[in-house]
Amino acid sequence: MINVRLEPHASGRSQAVATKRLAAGSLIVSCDALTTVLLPQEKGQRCDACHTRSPGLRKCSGCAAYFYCSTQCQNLQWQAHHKRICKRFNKYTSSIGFQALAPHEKLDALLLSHLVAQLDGTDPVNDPLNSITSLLPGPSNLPVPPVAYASPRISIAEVKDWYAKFGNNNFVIHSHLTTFGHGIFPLASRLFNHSCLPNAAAKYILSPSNPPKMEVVALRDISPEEEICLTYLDPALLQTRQQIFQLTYGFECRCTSCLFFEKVGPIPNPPTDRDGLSAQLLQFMKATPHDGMSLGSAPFPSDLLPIFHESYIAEVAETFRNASHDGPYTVALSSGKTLLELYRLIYPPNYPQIGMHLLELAKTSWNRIVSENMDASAERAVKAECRTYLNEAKGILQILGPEGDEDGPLVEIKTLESVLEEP
Ligand SMILES: C[S@@+](CC[C@H](N)C(=O)[O-])C[C@H]1O[C@@H](n2cnc3c(N)ncnc32)[C@H](O)[C@@H]1O
Repeated sequence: MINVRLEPHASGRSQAVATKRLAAGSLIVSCDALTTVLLPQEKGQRCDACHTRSPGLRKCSGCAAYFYCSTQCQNLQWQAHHKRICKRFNKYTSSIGFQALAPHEKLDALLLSHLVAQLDGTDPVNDPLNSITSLLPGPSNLPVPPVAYASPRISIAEVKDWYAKFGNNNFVIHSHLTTFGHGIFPLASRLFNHSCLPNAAAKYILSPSNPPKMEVVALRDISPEEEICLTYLDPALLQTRQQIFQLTYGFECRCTSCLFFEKVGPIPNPPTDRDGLSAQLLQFMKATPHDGMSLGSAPFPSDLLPIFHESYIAEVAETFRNASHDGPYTVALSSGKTLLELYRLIYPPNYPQIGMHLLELAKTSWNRIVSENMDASAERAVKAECRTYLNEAKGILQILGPEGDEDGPLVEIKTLESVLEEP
């Protein structure tokens, strides 16, 4: 690890600090998966070993429940854990104990089954910075779910200890920010604390015949000795996030965003005049542009505080989602602009969610051009707006770079750029 060093942390054991200046977009560290699991809806769509999407996956002939894109992937997973699970798998998943679990518990139970089968006969602490045993346990003491595999070499206490790490350390694995699986990446867990204003983000690298990898990338320039943080959940969960940190991770977030919300107190309910509130937000951001980092550095108008109500953010996002594909485009673009300013206020600069939303705004502008009858000057204006969104989206999304599946936002940006150039 040439880019980070562990230092003691006041309340969270340790923290990763940069050993040198890291420019925005640079790779901080690359982390191997200890084990992963696909979401149920991705089964049969993605290879169970490398997680690439492939149309011609072959079923495991033993259990018919695992799918592979190549013999190499099948061998990889067979050696890792499947040889110990295959024969018992269907009996296990149809057992009352497994069936009684909630969907997220089933996923944990499968991940734990992979882990137990994988670690049987190995030294779970072979690398002190990259092992399940080195991770901090979460605050909750949940009963261990049934697992597909047991071994006389692994004690119940060990399995309990590994499971206690799950809530605190598991990552969602995504492609272009859409989750398709869960995984344990011990090195990333060991290194990175949470901030609601993270200076780094995790992305996933998929390649046929290789287990997925996590890459942690700098979202902005990071100074030497600065702590490097990821975000453990969507920071837009403004009213609930502190509770989730306490219950799931056992800490209180003291980032500048959380301190700002602690200072302002309970967020007032949004008024019935949502359009008026939105207009006020756009006016405020035009006059005094803010981002998540600058929130709290100057007084914030109290009559604007309802914009931070989760119900208002959800409502604006839904209005945009419902209208962005098929219209009405004026509704889509006005709710989309409000959502953009909300994201700018909540997230740190270059946060991928902002880039993805800017791309959605550019696509919505394009949909408007092709489906509405407008005169040449109106079309020029909408095209200019579309280009502005697209350029900003590109600037942000290039920092994270490509992740997951081969298609994706950077490819979509290229396509939209070329159609915009057509006369
Ligand atoms: C995935 S681990 C992060 C690495 C951890 N600091 C370590 O030493 O292994 C998650 C745990 O780190 C601590 N932590 C993470 N972010 C924190 C924060 N912002 N403030 C205090 N503790 C934090 C909490 O104990 C949390 O349960």
